[in-house]
Amino acid sequence: TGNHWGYGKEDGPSVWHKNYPVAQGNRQSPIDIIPHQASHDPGLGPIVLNYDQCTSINIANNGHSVVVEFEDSDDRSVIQGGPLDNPYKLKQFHFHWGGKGCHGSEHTVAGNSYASELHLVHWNAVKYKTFGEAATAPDGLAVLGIFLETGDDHRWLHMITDALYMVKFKGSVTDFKGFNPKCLLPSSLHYWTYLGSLTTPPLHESVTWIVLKEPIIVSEKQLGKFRMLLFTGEEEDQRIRMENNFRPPQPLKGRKVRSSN
Ligand SMILES: COc1ccc(C[C@@]2(O)NC(=S)NC2=O)c(OC)c1
Ligand SMILES: [Zn+2]
Repeated sequence: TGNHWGYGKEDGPSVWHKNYPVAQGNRQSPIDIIPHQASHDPGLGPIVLNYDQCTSINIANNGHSVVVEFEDSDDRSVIQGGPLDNPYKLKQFHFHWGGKGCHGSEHTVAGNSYASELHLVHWNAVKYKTFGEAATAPDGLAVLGIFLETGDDHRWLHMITDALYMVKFKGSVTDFKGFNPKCLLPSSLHYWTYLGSLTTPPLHESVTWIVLKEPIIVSEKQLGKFRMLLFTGEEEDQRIRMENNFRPPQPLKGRKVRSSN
């Protein structure tokens, strides 16, 4: 019905263009990042994250992913530097992941997928009045992408996976206060950056992507808890496991990927 979309055979990424023609645009995401083709730009400074005062509000299942929302009414948690001309405010973070033991990241590196990818979404509150307005502007959003690789347990991810049972069904939301996402960062902030888009409809071409080179390590057990989430609501007959909620890489269309040192 209408603009319904998903990740299945009938409503997945290969048919999104029917309702969202920008899906075939010139700055779509994700992409396959080819490290040795990325241009090293000495003018590209480090990214600076100030997450110390950040205030998470809730965690929700929106039927496509699990999302942690932040209070963005003040300048408490911002990303700046690197390719960004302004500070961008943290709005939410969410994940994309695969099925059991297989790929699940959106960006790939030289054709290789990771098990999952975390997106920390920030918006340019200097130039735009609301997140919604920023989400449609070419310099409106900055998304920090972090790869998740399977290995040992992540010492802090349990704070999120322990809450997932509360948001099993599409449309469920629960309080989630005091979580600081800096505990999900890898040790190095070296990154690739390029101009792209949202990776789900409406696929707005409004994202300056900053993809960290170093993945974080999480266990298969922790990732498995994401797969107990459902795409479907409590009132629906069908119970469809939330997994493989990732868009495959899109054509580069001549874009340059730059690399921090
Ligand atoms: C209208 O504004 C939107 C809509 C969807 C998303 C989510 C997403 O499509 N974008 C990325 S990035 N990953 C995704 O799944 C969004 O996030 C910035 C902003
Ligand atoms: Zn995303």
